Amino acid sequence: MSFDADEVRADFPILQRTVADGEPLVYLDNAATTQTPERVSTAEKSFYDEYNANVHRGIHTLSHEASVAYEDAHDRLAEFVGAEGREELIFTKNATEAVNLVAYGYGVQHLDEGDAVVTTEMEHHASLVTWQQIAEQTGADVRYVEVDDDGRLDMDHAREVIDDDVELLSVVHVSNVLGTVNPVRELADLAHDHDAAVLVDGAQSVPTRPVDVDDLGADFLAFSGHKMAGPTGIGCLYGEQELLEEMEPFLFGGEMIRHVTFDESTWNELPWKFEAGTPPIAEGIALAEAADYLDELGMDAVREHENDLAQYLLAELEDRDDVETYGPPPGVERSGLVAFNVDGVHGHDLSELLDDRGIAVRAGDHCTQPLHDVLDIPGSVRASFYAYTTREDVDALLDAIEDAAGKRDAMLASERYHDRIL
Ligand SMILES: Cc1ncc(COP(=O)(O)O)c(CN[C@@H]2CONC2=O)c1O
Repeated sequence: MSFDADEVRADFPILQRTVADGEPLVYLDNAATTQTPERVSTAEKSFYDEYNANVHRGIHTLSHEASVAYEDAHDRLAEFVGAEGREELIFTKNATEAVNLVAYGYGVQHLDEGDAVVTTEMEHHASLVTWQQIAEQTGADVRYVEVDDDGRLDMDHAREVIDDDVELLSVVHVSNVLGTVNPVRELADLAHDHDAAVLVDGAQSVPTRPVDVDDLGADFLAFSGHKMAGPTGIGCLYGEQELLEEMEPFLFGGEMIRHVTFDESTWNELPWKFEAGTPPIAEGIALAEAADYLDELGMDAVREHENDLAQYLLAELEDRDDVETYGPPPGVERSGLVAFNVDGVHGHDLSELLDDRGIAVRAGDHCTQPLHDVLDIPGSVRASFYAYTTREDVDALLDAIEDAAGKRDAMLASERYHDRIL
């Protein structure tokens, strides 16, 4: 199965936009947020136009229709990641909240002085900062699997730090800076050999490749709707049902209760136990539509398209002696992103120059400051792709980089840039 990116573009009205005084938009910031196809925004609008109502409590037609659609959306996203069903699929605000739900619903109960969480040097702050805080609260240690010079995890070091003290492994499946696809199953087997639970950060993998929680060996999987052609304001936590049954909620209120007295309360069944208050109804329905859309493209085809574009850009940038790229070397599969720096051009200045030409990339630390310390750089520029990105988009980026490099001397001379050079 494959698709033509030019045909896919027709599904995304925003890609017809011009920016920066009439420049055609070249959107290369997909690792931050992907665009949404018209059928996803239509699904959300249809909810509001046709059956907007609160779920689970109203005894009337609109509430019934909204409840059925919202509950079915849980089944659809469960199916998308190979979970058993809605009991294992909780809607959250985003991947960050999903990680925090595991931290406060599972981590706090299982971590104590002398225990350890193992994570990695390439984690996003959503995981890294969270486990740092949980460790402070519980007295547990956090151990970081090292990243080697090729932007890949040092598996010898992983085997060293994953031992019987470890209660939980929290690992990013795909790095949002390096593009590295981590050997999650191998790491999960190591963790399970020591009776540790496994949380996989799937924010960059669920949108870009086939993900099956059983194949990964994941006990928990966190991902976000806005990174998989879905709306903002919704994410998902997959959890193995037995673990979710044992866990305590960390948000309390309506929807998540069964019975409440002045003295005590009991909890609703899964997944509603973890969905306190009025949930993201429209977003959940729209996210199910996004899952349908991506499955029609084919996640293997998305994965192949992403890697092809990344390898093309990587090869072109590797030919330049004034550009440093990060992550696995050419030929090693990566997700559809390349982080890089152009000698003598500060990342923010390069982003501005690219934006002047209609090209949207991201510059900075990408919420991975410790990883940038490991790389010994203050920041990087990241170009990231999706199913609608074309070779022509990458060529536009390459031309703009050539242009920026040509302006380097002028920029170095000008006051505006002088104090911002990398
Ligand atoms: C690997 C990874 N984990 C977790 C998150 C958090 O996702 P939410 O923000 O949806 O909770 C992100 C977001 N990626 C950031 C967001 O912007 N640019 C990035 O690379 C991510 O890339």
